[in-house]
Amino acid sequence: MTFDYQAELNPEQYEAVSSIEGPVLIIAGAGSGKTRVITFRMSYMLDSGIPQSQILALTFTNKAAKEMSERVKQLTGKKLQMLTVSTFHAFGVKILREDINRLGWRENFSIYDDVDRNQLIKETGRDLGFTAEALDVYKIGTLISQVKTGMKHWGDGANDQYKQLYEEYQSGLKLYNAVDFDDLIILPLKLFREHPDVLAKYKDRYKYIMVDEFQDTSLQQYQFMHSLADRNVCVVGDDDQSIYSWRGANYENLVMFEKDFPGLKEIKLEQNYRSTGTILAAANGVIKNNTNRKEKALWSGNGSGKPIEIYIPENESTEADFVAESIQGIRMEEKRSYADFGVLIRSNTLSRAIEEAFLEQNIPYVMSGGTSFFQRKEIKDVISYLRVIANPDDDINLLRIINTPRRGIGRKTIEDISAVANAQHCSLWTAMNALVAAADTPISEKTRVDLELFINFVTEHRSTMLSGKDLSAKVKKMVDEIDYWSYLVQEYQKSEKAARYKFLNIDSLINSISTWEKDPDNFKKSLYDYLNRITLISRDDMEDDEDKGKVNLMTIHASKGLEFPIVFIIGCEEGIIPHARSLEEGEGNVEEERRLFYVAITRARDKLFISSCQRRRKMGGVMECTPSPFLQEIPENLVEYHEPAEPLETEDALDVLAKMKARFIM
Ligand SMILES: Nc1ncnc2c1ncn2[C@@H]1O[C@H](COP(=O)(O)OP(=O)(O)OP(=O)(O)O)[C@@H](O)[C@H]1O
Ligand SMILES: [Mg+2]
Repeated sequence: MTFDYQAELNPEQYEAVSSIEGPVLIIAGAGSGKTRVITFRMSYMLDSGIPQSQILALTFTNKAAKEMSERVKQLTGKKLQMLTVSTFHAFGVKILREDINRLGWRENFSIYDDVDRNQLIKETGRDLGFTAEALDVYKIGTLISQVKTGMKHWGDGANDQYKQLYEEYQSGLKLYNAVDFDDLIILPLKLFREHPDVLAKYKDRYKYIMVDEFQDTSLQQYQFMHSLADRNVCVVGDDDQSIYSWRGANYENLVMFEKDFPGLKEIKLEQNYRSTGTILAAANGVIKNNTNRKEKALWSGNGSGKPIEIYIPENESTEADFVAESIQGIRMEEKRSYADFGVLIRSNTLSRAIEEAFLEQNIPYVMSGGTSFFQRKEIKDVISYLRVIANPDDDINLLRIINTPRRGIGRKTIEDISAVANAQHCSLWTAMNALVAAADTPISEKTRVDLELFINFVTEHRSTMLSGKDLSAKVKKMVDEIDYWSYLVQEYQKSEKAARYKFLNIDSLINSISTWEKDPDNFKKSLYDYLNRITLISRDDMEDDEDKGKVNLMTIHASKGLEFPIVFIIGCEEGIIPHARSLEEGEGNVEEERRLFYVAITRARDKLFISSCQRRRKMGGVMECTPSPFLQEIPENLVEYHEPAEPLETEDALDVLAKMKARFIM
């Protein structure tokens, strides 16, 4: 043994860490050391001589996976190139790259993000003659995902008009050699079911499996894990933190686990090491209002700490100023780093005012879970080039770049290419090559030359980028070659500043590729590896080493599993949390919103601020707001009311204020 595990862990945690053989289930409250148990358990296994390659740990966000493997590295002091600590999705990609050919895709498949997926839905819908009104891509996207993951079925009426679209969408993906996010779990599962030899290979490889945040596994993820696992499987989770039921996560997985793994060892962790007694009591006060839960006795040995501060600001900019000023103040007073602060929001739209205040006051911050860097147009354009170079059959990305920047391939030509592709049931790339090569080609000589130039461009970059090193230099060369800068200048004639800003973004992209290449821990450096990585990163967060030393602004969903000494939960208004949609959908959904609020509270270690605006700008107008009913569930004795600069006006705010004052005085 390299160190004393028993000194670092309480007896229950130690029991979980040292029970390596046989199934283990840990359902315990926030901050009780579940994730710590998983990391120590990996270290313990390595110390006991289990090879890295036999261990698989799965979690939900890239950030969590990264933190976990860093932790194990610290504990063991070893290089961990063979240890698999991954998100479910990234692990799905790994399997598919190895074996997707068994399902009829080629291994250089593209992964479509939501933007690509919506584009494919739109195009498929148009081909099928849907009107613009019937083609609500968001709604259809959700439906497709629900059907794919088995949450909805055709034949139950309302949605059957989209059945054909769904089928065309599925065959479109295959035709373009692409998969969507749901496929990253569904296709590996299909592989396991239809190809026992493939399953046997992975079962043979991974002998010890762990899952963090088990409460948020979807049915498919559960089945995926279940098919891989024999007996040595350890899952940890907290039913009170289940926040993905809309995505099919299902806490009945806990019940299933108990049934599927008889003789399991169930371990309870009851001490919270993260938060002060006050914060924990507030969290408990809120969550106990949910009916459908396992009762827990969570206690904190950290002392009661500071009261929870509630603030009812005039509007979102007063709120943002308050957050920014408090951060500056506490940072100076308590000698904190910016990274000690977490600002949590229920939805992306709440970030704007905060970001503006941060920019104004020069507070460095990083936003995760929001509109990602990778969704920006200029970044998407460059990435689309890379995707086409990696997989020229990827029609969606090919269409995105074929005439951006303009190279004389107009609508008419694209229609001609599409006609051939449809007739021969092949990709646009194949069709394009056929058109250029055909003796009796229907396209003009000029078009033929333009297409040929494009084909040569892709082919040449394929030959250089798919092999060898220096991807960043090659990408830079490609960006120069397409003269993207001139394109930006033309597109943004009115604002050179905007054009420059976009070009700087491309620069940061190239820099980040270079950082990635230099990372000694990552020994896979092909274009495919890079594209895999960014597709997965852009889904939940975009973390890199430059983010250290910055305030963390993030959605509550993205904050799962993380902790910060000081936390602000902003926008705690009725309609935001609980979200308006959940109020329409009934009590079950309100309980899910309460769990979200519980997750938010339990991220804090030392100090928690909660704010609820009196008014908020929304859809062009100004709306009067009511504080979230969850605020009333926080026990009175834990709260301190923060005096606003402006007098309160709206009735509800006054009402709350009166109550808070009453509490404060008593
Ligand atoms: N035995 C212990 N001794 C000292 N610190 C501990 C111990 N157990 C846990 N901690 C600390 O408590 C904090 C919370 O632990 P951890 O993040 O593992 O909890 P968790 O149960 O995974 O929380 P969540 O439910 O939010 O995911 C961490 O800072 C961790 O290092
Ligand atoms: Mg955790």
